[in-house]
Amino acid sequence: TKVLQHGAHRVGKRTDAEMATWRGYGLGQFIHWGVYSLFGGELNGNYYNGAAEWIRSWKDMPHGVYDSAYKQFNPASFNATQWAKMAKQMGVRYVTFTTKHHDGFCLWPSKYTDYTIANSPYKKDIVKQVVDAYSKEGIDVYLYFSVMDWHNPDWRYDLKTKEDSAAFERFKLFTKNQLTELLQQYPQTKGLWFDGTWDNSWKKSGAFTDTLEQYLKTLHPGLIIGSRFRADEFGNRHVDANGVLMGDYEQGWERKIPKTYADVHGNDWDCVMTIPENGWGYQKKWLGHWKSTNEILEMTAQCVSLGGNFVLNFGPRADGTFRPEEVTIAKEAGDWMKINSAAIYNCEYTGWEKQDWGYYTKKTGENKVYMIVFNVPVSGSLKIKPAKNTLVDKAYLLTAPGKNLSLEKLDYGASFIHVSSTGYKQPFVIVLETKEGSEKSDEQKAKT
Ligand SMILES: C[C@@H]1N[C@@H](C(=O)NCc2ccccc2)[C@H](O)[C@@H]1O
Repeated sequence: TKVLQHGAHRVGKRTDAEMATWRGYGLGQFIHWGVYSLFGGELNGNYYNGAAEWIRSWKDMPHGVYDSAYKQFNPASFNATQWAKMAKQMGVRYVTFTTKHHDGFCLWPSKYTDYTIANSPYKKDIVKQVVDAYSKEGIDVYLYFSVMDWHNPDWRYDLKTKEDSAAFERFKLFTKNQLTELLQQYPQTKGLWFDGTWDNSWKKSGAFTDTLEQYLKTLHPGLIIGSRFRADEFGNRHVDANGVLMGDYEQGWERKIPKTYADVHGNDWDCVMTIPENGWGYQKKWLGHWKSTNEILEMTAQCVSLGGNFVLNFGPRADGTFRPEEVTIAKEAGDWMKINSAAIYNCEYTGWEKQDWGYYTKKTGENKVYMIVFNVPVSGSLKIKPAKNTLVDKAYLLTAPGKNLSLEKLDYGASFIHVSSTGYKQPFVIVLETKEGSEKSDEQKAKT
């Protein structure tokens, strides 16, 4: 291993209480809202075929047209309490909200630029309304912040000349100032979700990112910051030159989910996901497939079963209303969570061998394993193979704890749980009560 000045300062997961709370969330909500929401991916009847919040970068979008659009941003009927209640009903435990996306428009009245909500017709502080309303509903708030800022003339993609470096020095101070005011204005914030940190200018600023992260954590003890923020002194991101994760959790799972536990390398992690195939800001036309509630529940179960959090994105319209599809998903997912959240909240990876019917989760320190069943085979026989030294005492539906399901012992410590093979409209949870011990072989039994 190399001696690094600005690599990871911790190996392995954080062990403090704030991070334990984060680890137990299971399900979160992402919200992308800003000037891009006015366009919804469309201009003059033509549709941008990229992610709608990137529309400023579309060759058919004159920068002047985009950069003056904030003068139309006036969500008069925006109601943060309604947003927070929808999220509460959905069963999310935390929200990640865009304070400033790549376009540089600030949804809080920043002192360090005029390109903010204060200078829009709406005037009021949106970040404050969101932080207060969600906190009031008991949902923890994390602030999304894009380092890359297309509006700030000092932003640079790379540092090639002396004047690039002079400009970027100003830009780094601007970034530090904005992050300071966000943490001071909205102290309820539990963490920062950084984005737009992939360019060379930031990769060449490893020492600065290290110093800034330590400064932010001094300003706000316990603050949670993912792996997208830092670079080490060699320009490595997410993991340093020694392959150790920088930041408190892995933030690379954007619109993708790890296949196996090996893929997460023993780190904490979140997966952030869109309902359409791609696109985070409001899109008038959802191109391609958009996910059903059952698909979203399966992604949630998959993430929790591998020790991560699943964060589903909503892209409200410029007026602050949500698409009917998003409202429906929040309602249906919430109805399922109301019944089954025991298998999601404060759950972790079990180490049991994955089976085709679905996903295992378990609560830390509890002698219970949850089976979240998505695919019942035509035989109706669900195979389980407990981890070594673990025996299953009994099995029952989470919704019918008094009625034990039949467990048929197979060889090699496996068993079948026989359920009906038809009639399922949504995933369901089976509880396995476990105890220490190992399967006695038949000859061992014969001896006793
Ligand atoms: C959370 C999303 N991240 C922004 C984005 O530009 N993603 C492109 C990207 C995808 C994967 C790695 C780095 C960058 C999108 O606009 C969303 O804000």
